[in-house]
Amino acid sequence: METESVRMESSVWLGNKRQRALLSGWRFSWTELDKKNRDKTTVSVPVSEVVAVQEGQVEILPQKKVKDTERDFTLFYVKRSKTSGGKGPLWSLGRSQFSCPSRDLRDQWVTQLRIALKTHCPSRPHRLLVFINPYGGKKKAQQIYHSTVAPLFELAGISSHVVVTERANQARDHILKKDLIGFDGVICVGGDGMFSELLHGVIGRTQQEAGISEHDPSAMLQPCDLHIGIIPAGSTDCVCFATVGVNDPVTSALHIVIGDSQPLDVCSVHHRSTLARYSVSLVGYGFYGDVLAESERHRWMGPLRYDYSGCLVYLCNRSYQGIVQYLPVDSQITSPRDNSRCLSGCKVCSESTERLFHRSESCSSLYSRQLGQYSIESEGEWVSVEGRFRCVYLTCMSSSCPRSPKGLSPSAHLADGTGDLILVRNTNPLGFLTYLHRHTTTQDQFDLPFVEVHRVRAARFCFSPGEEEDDEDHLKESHNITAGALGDPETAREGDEESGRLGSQQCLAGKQRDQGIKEDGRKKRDYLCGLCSNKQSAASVWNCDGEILPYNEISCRVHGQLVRLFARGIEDDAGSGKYREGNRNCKGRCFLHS
Ligand SMILES: CCCCCCCCCCCCC/C=C/[C@@H](O)[C@H](COP(=O)(O)O)NC(=O)CCCCCCCCCCCCCCC
Ligand SMILES: Nc1ncnc2c1ncn2[C@@H]1O[C@H](COP(=O)(O)OP(=O)(O)O)[C@@H](O)[C@H]1O
Ligand SMILES: [Ca+2]
Repeated sequence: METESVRMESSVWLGNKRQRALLSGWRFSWTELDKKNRDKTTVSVPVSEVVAVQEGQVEILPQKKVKDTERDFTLFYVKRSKTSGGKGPLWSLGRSQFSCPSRDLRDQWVTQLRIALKTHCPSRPHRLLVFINPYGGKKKAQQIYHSTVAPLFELAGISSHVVVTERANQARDHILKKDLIGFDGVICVGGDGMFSELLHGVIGRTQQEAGISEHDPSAMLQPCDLHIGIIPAGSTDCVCFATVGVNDPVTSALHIVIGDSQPLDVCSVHHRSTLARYSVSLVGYGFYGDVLAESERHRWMGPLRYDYSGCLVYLCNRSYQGIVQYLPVDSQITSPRDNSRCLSGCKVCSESTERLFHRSESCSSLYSRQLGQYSIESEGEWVSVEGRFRCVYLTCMSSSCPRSPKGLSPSAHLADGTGDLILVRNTNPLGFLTYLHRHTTTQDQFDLPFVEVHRVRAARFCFSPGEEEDDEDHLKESHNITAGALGDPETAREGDEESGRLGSQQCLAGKQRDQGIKEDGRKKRDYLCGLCSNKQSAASVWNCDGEILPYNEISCRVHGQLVRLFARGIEDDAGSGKYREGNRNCKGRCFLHS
């Protein structure tokens, strides 16, 4: 977006090298000059990626140090370094100290750069509400925030109100109930569970204010204005990884500082006519539900609990009988098997913005018409599949994470208003292992005879209730679930200490927790006996972004671009050196392309 903007040029020094510095339009660049005044190398930084400009020689890490030399100024900006394996680049804080010929010129540079920042980056956050889960992942969230994130926020002039959580669902309740005036975003330092709390808080609050009932499965939900930021400090960090490309606290903090904005599809999950939960990454039954239920018993293992439980559950070799119905999107137009990748500035997603929010003006393309939103009432379009499945799951995005760098559905889009439905039919153990293993390699995990994948707008699931586990109370007991974790929004919202995934377990310190683990021993044996028995009729549970939902029947619907994150999607290698304007600059819902 080119505006009439400041232009300034002068000669400056960077160490003992003479440079020509140029601020023009939305870029600041400096070019090293040789003795004959010929250009050598140029470094160019878009103003949108400048973090701060300060007088003097300034360092912020490991501690802030300012040497107020009167002809110097320090520029802080986003610097990228490459990663391998299709991940996004790592961002770090670049720092260059410039020396000007005079104090006057230094002051002019600082003033002009700050004006350029104000002009080009009007949507950067100024005040943030930060929730830290001290128990997530490897329990390093507080340390990560204070040592690496807070100094960056301070440098960028962002003031933050920090809440270290003392119980599960505190962050969600805070967002639902407290005064949020003046905050430009909410941030979680933790894992996918903490993100989910913020997601529920932000969506719930927005619907409350708009007078929309979240329980109505056909309600057109109000998109949320308050941005969500994630500083990864959890076990899976899937939402961060899939929207930023890496799980690195500094990279994420810089995306927040520069006010990046990435819209995200959200799936609402209803049980009968009650909202059970929202999900962005995984609504899965069978294998992933069992892994989650099992892993809750091994929380003390930290992130490794998933691998351990994955092996146990794999060995149990279970499958489940059920009916899956879905509302497909025309596979000629967009397909989970088209080998595309949703990258920063994704065209499919930006076209979807038009379709989702400006329908009346431009729903002319075939793509737009086919994806035309919210016509789920057309019963005739539903496709029904019945069978015995190892697992079934729906994901609104690729769900890539460090465990699976290409994710559950590598070609899924972050913000196209659709989700990918994966059906893995019962197969022999080796076949299922091949399928799982392909999540970690470049081989196509959908190219197996027992796997189906469909791009959908909505899905309904009905699994046979277990012989012994057909009532919810028994399920709750056998999976050791607390009321709030069941996703009953009423119970969950009111449930304080008792509610949530870690519930009382995580809040117990040392001894108490060990005691709890021993008491769990008996239940665990019972659970595994049940899990591994040949009784193929017992039920699994739903894994909804890491939260257990013990229902046999659910219905899911994708809400295109319902929330916005401080992120920009995954930058590809070519894009790493290429800069684009932070798309928050564009008011309303739109993308800018590089
Ligand atoms: C043989 C290797 C198989 C590797 C299979 C990797 C599949 C990874 C898919 C990851 C999907 C992630 C979706 C996100 C879910 C999160 O919301 C959610 C909550 O995260 P949080 O605790 O950070 O808050 N995380 C989860 O539910 C964790 C799911 C992870 C499943 C890992 C399964 C590992 C399976 C290992 C099987 C090994 C079989 C070996 C047999 C000899
Ligand atoms: N202070 C707390 N005590 C107990 N549980 C908490 C607390 N704060 C947050 N939680 C809950 O802990 C769960 C897991 O947190 P998360 O940060 O996602 O870590 P992980 O990735 O290791 O699962 C979340 O569902 C959240 O609701
Ligand atoms: Ca999507």
